[in-house]
Amino acid sequence: MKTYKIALLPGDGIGRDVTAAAWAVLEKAARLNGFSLDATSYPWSCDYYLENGCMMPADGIETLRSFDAILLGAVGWPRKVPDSVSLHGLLLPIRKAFVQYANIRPHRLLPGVQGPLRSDGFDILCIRENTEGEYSGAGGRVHQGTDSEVAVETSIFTRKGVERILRFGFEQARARRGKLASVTKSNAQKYSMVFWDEVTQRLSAEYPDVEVTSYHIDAMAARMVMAPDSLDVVVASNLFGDILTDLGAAIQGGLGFAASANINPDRSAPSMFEPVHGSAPDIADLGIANPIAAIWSGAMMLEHFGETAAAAKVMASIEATTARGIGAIPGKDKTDAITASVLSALG
Ligand SMILES: NC(=O)c1ccc[n+]([C@@H]2O[C@H](COP(=O)([O-])OP(=O)(O)OC[C@H]3O[C@@H](n4cnc5c(N)ncnc54)[C@H](O)[C@@H]3O)[C@@H](O)[C@H]2O)c1
Ligand SMILES: O=C(O)[C@H](O)[C@@H](O)C(=O)O
Ligand SMILES: [K+]
Ligand SMILES: [Mn+2]
Repeated sequence: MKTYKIALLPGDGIGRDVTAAAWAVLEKAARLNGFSLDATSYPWSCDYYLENGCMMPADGIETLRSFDAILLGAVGWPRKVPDSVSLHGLLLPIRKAFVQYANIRPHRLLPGVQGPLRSDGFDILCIRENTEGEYSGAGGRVHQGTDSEVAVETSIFTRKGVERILRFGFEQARARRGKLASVTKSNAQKYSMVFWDEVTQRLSAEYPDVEVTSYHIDAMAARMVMAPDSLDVVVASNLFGDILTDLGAAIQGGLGFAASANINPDRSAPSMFEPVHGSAPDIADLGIANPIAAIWSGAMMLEHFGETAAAAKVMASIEATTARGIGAIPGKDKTDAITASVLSALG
């Protein structure tokens, strides 16, 4: 029987609940579809940091490299560990080391879910650059704590990095409804974003079947609210994509519905699957986190493995659940009740 080796990183807060929920669903889907999933769980988190002084061991990346995929919950516990430490100590090194340059985040309304907008006919695929840009970590501070303090943080856009994410966006658009929206702020940022726009223009010649439009990030934010049905694939830099995908989550009914896949398209290292949301300290331990985003992310993992029947069955079970009103209204149902419904819909 085909077995996939998965590294589980539940992380902090509700990351633990939603990863457990996703794992229960994925294991059952695998069993019903004739393959198996073999999990190894790692406790890397803010608790781990408080005990060990690091978010993961020095050989953490090498440990993860041997897996077929990583399933992550969420990382961060700002009351005890600065968010900049937890993010740069675990999540960002994984995305960068494993060249997971395409962060895929789908935004559409599940059946029975009432979003905040009048329009419910949208189906947007956000593609977020995931290894460089505003998240490059290049910068520093001098004269700290004095009146002369200076803080510099430099975005880094490489030709290789910009080309490959745009090509990925064009390919996704080609496989969907043929429309690509490229998001920049090239009126204000006259080097990196003008460069991004130029690469977009140049590549568009290779994809004559794709209709590409460049938008400024501020206009795109408004468009996602006012005319989300006008969008198909949206491609953006690391920070812009981060912000737009919480907006995407909002229009699809909340962060509990927004799934994501950190993909290494060349498959030279494992890809990582996680919900868009964080550890949600405000609701941690209440048992009310919506596990649907994490379960959907797990379906994206099965899809990545080529287990399309199992992936489709997991999505159908999520949809059957929300269509019955379970998990459809944020905060109404417990995590366990939503998970139980998805499990029973699997058959
Ligand atoms: N990829 C990640 O692991 C990731 C993503 C975002 C934030 N974070 C970290 O998580 C911590 C909290 O960040 P934040 O509060 O800005 O964002 P958050 O996504 O954790 O929470 C934002 C809001 O959405 C709600 N929410 C989130 N997920 C939900 C779910 N599944 N069901 C129901 N409600 C849900 C929360 O209760 C909160 O009100 C920080 O440490 C941050 O750095 C990590
Ligand atoms: O990438 C980030 O900024 C955080 O991990 C989180 O906000 C996310 O969207 O993944
Ligand atoms: K997450
Ligand atoms: Mn985010």
